[in-house]
Amino acid sequence: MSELTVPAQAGAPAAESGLMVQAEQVHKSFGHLEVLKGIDLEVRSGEVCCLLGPSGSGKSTFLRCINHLEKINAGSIRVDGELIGYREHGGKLHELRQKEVAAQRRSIGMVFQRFNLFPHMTALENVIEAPVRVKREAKVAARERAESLLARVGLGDKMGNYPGQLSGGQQQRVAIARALAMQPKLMLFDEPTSALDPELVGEVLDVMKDLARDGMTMIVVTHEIGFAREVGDRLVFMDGGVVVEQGNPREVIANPVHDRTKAFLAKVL
Ligand SMILES: Nc1ncnc2c1ncn2[C@@H]1O[C@H](COP(=O)(O)OP(=O)(O)OP(=O)(O)O)[C@@H](O)[C@H]1O
Repeated sequence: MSELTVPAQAGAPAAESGLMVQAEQVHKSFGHLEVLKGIDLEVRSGEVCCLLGPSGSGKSTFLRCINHLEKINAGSIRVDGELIGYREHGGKLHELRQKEVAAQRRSIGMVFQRFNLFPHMTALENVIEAPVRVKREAKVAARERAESLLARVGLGDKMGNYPGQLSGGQQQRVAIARALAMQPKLMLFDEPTSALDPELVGEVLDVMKDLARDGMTMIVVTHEIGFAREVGDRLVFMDGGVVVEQGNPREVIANPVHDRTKAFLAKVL
């Protein structure tokens, strides 16, 4: 358990209210560059939240803060009720211990634009690696789950292939299976199809749709408006480090309220 003193303004424990992610006034700077300027965002369990916005608006940085890859400078983020670092503006930093960070990271799966697979391991070995190394799972059990996950993402016949012997779409599907092997309660996707040839995008989106149907909570940074419209429960439009507009994807896409959202959608639709 964390020994953090949780300030009252950090909000009620998310788990009690069915929230998987609860971000309040999140600020993040790199040197003098303030990238996140007070992000408020809530994602309920089982929801698919699509983050949309122009390049440089802070979408990836926000995802990386949720997964402890970046430390926030102010505000708070809770995942399933657990606090991920907290700092009042200019105040004392309440930091989690290394062990707590590691435990939280294990429950969050992340898929990157560039698949980040180990090139010297087969697809199967890539999926088995983390459960065995990080969770100290027995190899037999980890292998069994890896085989079933690779079958689930349509790669039952490619388990022995190395990443270099797979297409981009196949590599990304291995990366998704690898993240799922840790049995996460939250999946973060950072532009998972941006590095793919157009004809391979659909096969990765299909796997993500399947996960969504299964009730996985997902935050997806994407430029795939069709995916957001079809699969998303919530669309969050970010620009300049703030949430400009959010709501039901169908409604936001059909009737954006803010000029910045309108201008962005006019370019990508
Ligand atoms: N580690 C870092 N050090 C310094 N600046 C950074 C770092 N990471 C991101 N930035 C800057 O933060 C800003 C937001 O970047 P971020 O990648 O979060 O935006 P984004 O909305 O995801 O953009 P894109 O759609 O192009 O990926 C950019 O100006 C970027 O250059």
